[in-house]
Amino acid sequence: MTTATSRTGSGNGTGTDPGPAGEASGRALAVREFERLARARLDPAHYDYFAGGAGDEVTLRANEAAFGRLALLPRVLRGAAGPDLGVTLLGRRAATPVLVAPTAFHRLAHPDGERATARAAAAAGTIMIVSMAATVAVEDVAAAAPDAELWFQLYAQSDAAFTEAVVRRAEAAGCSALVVTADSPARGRRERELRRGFTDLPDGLRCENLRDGGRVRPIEMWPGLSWEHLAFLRRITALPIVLKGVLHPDDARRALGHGVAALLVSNHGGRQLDSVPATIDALPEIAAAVDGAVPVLLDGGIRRGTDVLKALALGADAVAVGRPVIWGLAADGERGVARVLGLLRDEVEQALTLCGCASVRDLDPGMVRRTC
Ligand SMILES: Cc1cc2nc3c(=O)[nH]c(=O)nc-3n(C[C@H](O)[C@H](O)[C@H](O)COP(=O)(O)O)c2cc1C
Ligand SMILES: O=C(O)C(=O)c1ccccc1
Repeated sequence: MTTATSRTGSGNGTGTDPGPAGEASGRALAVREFERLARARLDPAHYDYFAGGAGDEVTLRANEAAFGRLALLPRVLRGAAGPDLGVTLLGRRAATPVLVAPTAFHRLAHPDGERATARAAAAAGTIMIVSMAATVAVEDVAAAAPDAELWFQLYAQSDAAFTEAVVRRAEAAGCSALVVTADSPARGRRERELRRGFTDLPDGLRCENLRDGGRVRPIEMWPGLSWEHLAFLRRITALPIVLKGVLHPDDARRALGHGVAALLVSNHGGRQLDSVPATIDALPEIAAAVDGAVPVLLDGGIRRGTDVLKALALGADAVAVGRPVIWGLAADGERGVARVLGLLRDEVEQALTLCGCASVRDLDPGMVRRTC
């Protein structure tokens, strides 16, 4: 297995001395610059774990490339005052339409791990979806950021009693929604991980939400997961359920019949089945199928404020970012995540203003054109 992260900067991870990477992160003008800063600081095996996708990485590339094929058609002379970026999701107000997607192993990126991410999300007024594969226990994430709005991402396990115990922990920690990942009946085949021999966490790091008495269970990506288990989850918890990883409009319709509170259009950042469409290309059909019945969220390839506008215009109520948060965290801990979320917020505000929109509700599909 790989060793601890090699840090080329002098940042000490405690948040006092930014060091060279910290200074550079303060100067970074765009989310993509954080990927370079992160790469310079991370063990190459860990960088490849975070960055990589399944198979030939066709879908990984498509997620970003598809945004580049869409153009925004701004409206003029609408006299719109400074835009309101807020969104209401499942009864909760978020200050921006950019949420933190669930990603595993934040302590591989920075010693403060998910604690730092949660504090930055709280400071940005947005929602953090805590991964079931977090390296800080959900209770400790909540305690580190008491103001954070947390949702909990669940990989339902074949052991129903254990699954229920994990749900109870998320509830008790104050999470306000359960995000059930549906795109992972098996783990995607990620060749960068295989090439690097990245098979396990380094000593000292664990999936803290999988502790069960004295041991830590391995996480299962379980092919048996079915609509019946969704019904089971609805029976055992009053938390609203967000179904993550829906790409087919028939599944979106079926999910509505199962009482889901929201859908998250996702291809797992291109890490599961390669060759599935870019999420922004799958969105319009899903939005049409859902037809406003529940909020629709999207993740995958969001790197700019204009990407956020395109997704909102094509029917998403909010979006989430996965890797950008990891890059911010690896570059400069809590401050780096705050900077990434702040850059995206400012870009969304600027783009809304330039599109003549007073709020995210002013966006519609007529403001997006396919260019090729
Ligand atoms: C390193 C990494 C770990 C991830 N871990 C999880 C996870 O534990 N649970 C989950 O539902 N999705 C997980 N995802 C998928 C993300 O929630 C999200 O769908 C994806 O990262 C969005 O694409 P983006 O990275 O281009 O923003 C992970 C993604 C990455 C890159
Ligand atoms: O790496 C991932 O994409 C992921 O979802 C995951 C799931 C379980 C454990 C670790 C990572």
